[in-house]
Amino acid sequence: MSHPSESSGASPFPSAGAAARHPQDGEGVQEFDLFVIGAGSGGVRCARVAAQLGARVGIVERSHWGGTCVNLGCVPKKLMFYAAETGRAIADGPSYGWNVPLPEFDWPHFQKGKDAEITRLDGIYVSMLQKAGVTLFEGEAQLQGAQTIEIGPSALDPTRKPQRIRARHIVLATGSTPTRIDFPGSELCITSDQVFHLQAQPRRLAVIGGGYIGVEFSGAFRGFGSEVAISYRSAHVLRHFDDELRLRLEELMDLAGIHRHPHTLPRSLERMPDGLRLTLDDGTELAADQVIMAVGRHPAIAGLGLEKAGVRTEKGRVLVNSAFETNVPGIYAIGDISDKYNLTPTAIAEGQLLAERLYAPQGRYWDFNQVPRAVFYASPLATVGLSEQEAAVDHDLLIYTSSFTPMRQVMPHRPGKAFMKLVVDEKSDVILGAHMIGPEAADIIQIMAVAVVNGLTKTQLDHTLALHPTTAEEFVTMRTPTRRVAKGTVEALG
Ligand SMILES: Cc1cc2nc3c(=O)[nH]c(=O)nc-3n(C[C@H](O)[C@H](O)[C@H](O)COP(=O)(O)OP(=O)(O)OC[C@H]3O[C@@H](n4cnc5c(N)ncnc54)[C@H](O)[C@@H]3O)c2cc1C
Ligand SMILES: NC(=O)c1ccc[n+]([C@@H]2O[C@H](COP(=O)([O-])OP(=O)(O)OC[C@H]3O[C@@H](n4cnc5c(N)ncnc54)[C@H](O)[C@@H]3O)[C@@H](O)[C@H]2O)c1
Repeated sequence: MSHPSESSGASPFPSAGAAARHPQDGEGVQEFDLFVIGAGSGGVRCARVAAQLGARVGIVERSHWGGTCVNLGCVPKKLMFYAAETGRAIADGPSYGWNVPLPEFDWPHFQKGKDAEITRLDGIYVSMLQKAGVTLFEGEAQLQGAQTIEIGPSALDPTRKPQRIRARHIVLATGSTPTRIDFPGSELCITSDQVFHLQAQPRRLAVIGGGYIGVEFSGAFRGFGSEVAISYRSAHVLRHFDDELRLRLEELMDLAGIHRHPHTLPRSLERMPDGLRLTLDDGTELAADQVIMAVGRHPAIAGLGLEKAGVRTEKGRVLVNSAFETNVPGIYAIGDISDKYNLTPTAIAEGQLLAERLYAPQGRYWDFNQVPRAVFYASPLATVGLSEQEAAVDHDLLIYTSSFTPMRQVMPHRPGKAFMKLVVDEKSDVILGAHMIGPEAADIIQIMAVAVVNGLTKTQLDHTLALHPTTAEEFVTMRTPTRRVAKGTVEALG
């Protein structure tokens, strides 16, 4: 994994550029061609590209340069995934001839290393923006009108004096924030934001929510040796993924000893002498040291002044058209704030497209209808294109599947099967979807996405020789359909 993708390798820490980042504190109005609010995945890309195309660009950030992905999302999460994976590799060691005892997981040590890596990445973002000629501000931005912003103090710069900015184009890229649901004691729950800063590893963890975050944290903490229980209101985890994959994932969670509580909602959370007690609405009581609430995220628009500029929202999201324009001319929105895909690559792509559209149209195109997605559970799950249940609405299908014990697990007798699946339109032979759960699933599906996004056929996959011995080769060696599925006959799990 490389991050950030446009890095040149230089990494001055944020503090090195502090003076340059709020050059005109408390002075008169400063003018820009384009001003970005929020230095996350989308905002940084938009600001950098616009500046490189010759625009006078400013950007403001209130808490973390690099935004959610780098500081409270993809990166620390993936580092946790690697930490847990390393533990599993050590546990497999004796079977491969490495006679090492399984050490205890040292959470504080891991946290220290992770934080150092994040500080390094934050520094890269700052220096990248500075090198592109973007003017950086630290503070909380609020719209005052269609072309005016005020920057006030924030966690990054608590003492800053208010500063006025005028810009021809304003880009809202403030991302999203964890949603909290209310029940007695719910204030005792933490969210993903706090997980990354816990002082101690929770030995007993309860998770509320069976989506991306709930599943990923369940896998990571179970890998660290914590007792993990997960409660979710639906029958199965991870709606929006192929049903067969979801069922396979649940089998793997059971094998890993994660306690699943489907069809449950939290009733109450109480502090007990020895930790917390989460009571579910089916009466189950879960003892925990921490309870993570992972019930979705919502656009970060509170205090942004949308009403002062007249920017229209719907269900808490900023409404945009396909050119990222809001209803107010000159104000745009990209990334999670418009609550469309809520992933880093899509926020980055939107930032790039917007900057190019404004300053040098390139005719660049990304297929936002076929966004590859992954859930970094211990055995990752990844997907591109249509699930079987989605594809079967309009197509007669041929389904190809392969289920096997990954070679690396055989000698250590580590249980759990990998599973791969192709959803193919019977009539045209076009691959409509590729799905996998198992080692390296995310990396493998990234490459399969090239086939699916470009409308390749199953026959074209068959023309590709295998690379042996790999897991990925299964995708080019599945010859006989597992089943035929007639249009309209698949009942989704829900
Ligand atoms: C735990 C977790 C794991 C994730 N894992 C993945 C993953 O593996 N892969 C993936 O693709 N996506 C993942 N995501 C989602 C991904 O992080 C987001 O989709 C992405 O960061 C959105 O980018 P953005 O630019 O819209 O906003 P953000 O990255 O959230 O950036 C917005 C920035 O705006 C700042 N801001 C907000 N309001 C103001 C204001 N008024 N003034 C100044 N600054 C402001 C914020 O401080 C923030 O830095 C994960 C998210 C979480 C929470
Ligand atoms: N690997 C990745 O790409 C990755 C990882 C983490 C997060 N993300 C992004 O962050 C977003 C947020 O993640 P998330 O896991 O919080 O959300 P999610 O939408 O994936 O899952 C939310 C879960 O909470 C449940 N829920 C929602 N409202 C509820 C309520 N009122 N009561 C009880 N349960 C409720 C849902 O049924 C679901 O199980 C994701 O949608 C994704 O876009 C991506």
